[in-house]
Amino acid sequence: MTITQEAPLQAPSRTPTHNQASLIVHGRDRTGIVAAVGSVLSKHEANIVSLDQYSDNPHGGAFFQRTVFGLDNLKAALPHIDDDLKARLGTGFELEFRLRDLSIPHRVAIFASKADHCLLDLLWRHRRGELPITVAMVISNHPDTAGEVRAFGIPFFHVPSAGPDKSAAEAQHLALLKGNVDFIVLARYMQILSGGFIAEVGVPIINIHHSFLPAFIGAGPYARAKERGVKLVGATAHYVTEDLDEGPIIEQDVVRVSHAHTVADLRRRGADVERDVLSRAVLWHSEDRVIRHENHTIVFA
Ligand SMILES: Nc1nc2c(c(=O)[nH]1)N[C@@H](CN(C=O)c1ccc(C(=O)N[C@@H](CCC(=O)O)C(=O)O)cc1)CN2
Repeated sequence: MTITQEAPLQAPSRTPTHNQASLIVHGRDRTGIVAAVGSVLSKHEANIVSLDQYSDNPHGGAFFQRTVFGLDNLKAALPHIDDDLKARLGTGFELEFRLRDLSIPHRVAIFASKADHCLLDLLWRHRRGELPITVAMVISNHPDTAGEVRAFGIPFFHVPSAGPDKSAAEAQHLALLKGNVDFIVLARYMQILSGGFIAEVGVPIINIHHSFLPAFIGAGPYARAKERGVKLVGATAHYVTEDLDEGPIIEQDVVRVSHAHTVADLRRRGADVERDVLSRAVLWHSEDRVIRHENHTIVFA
């Protein structure tokens, strides 16, 4: 009997984004913004691939816009487009903007503790080409996942972080992270980050909280959900702020549960939701689809 080695399934390739850039514009709404952005892109003969926008008050509130455009000589043109946007939007408008070459993946550090389901799900999706990121490293306060992470060819750093004083651990984190990553993902990392660390690291931090916030903030949400007799459990991906689990929500989802489910059942059913919610949040952030505004987000998914 001959055993043939099936060719590995080709990872689903994401829509090619070579020679494409995203432009995020947000600020005070007024007439003329769309025309101003369009005139700059038109000057550079950029082809608008997609455009999403939202105003939170048609009579002059906040304005949010995401444009994806293509250009053959994108890398050479981007600095000139940036200069022209600064000139065009810099007078008469109260706006911020950011340009990003979509062919350049974000560099990401993933933090984890003992639970491995969200961490491994991200690494597996990354290996399949589903997430346009480069996983620069994994940092964990436990050694448990070292072997699995290294099997993906990704550096793993065990940085213990027990007790109330996290300063030594955070100093090690900063030494690894500063200038080396574009954003951080807490994949069920069970340590509270200090405000000083969040400010010092200076990049967005995405956390997956294992409840449908604002319910069950903090530790042990599944046990508290069982105690409360909930009929849904869920997960919330949010940006991390100093206030525990209070940061701007990026994505959420839920799954039905019943009185017959144990806490272990809730954890198992919730874990699937955590994985899906976190991966969508990481994808949307890595494609520059999320705009933070006050304690909310606008997501052009
Ligand atoms: N500054 C912030 N840090 C963290 C946030 C956040 O929103 N702001 N999210 C948490 C994740 N998390 C729930 O999703 C969470 C993690 C840890 C705890 C907690 O009570 N941790 C204890 C130690 C627990 C342990 O060692 O097992 C502690 O740090 O003292 C609550 C909620 C990640 N960090």
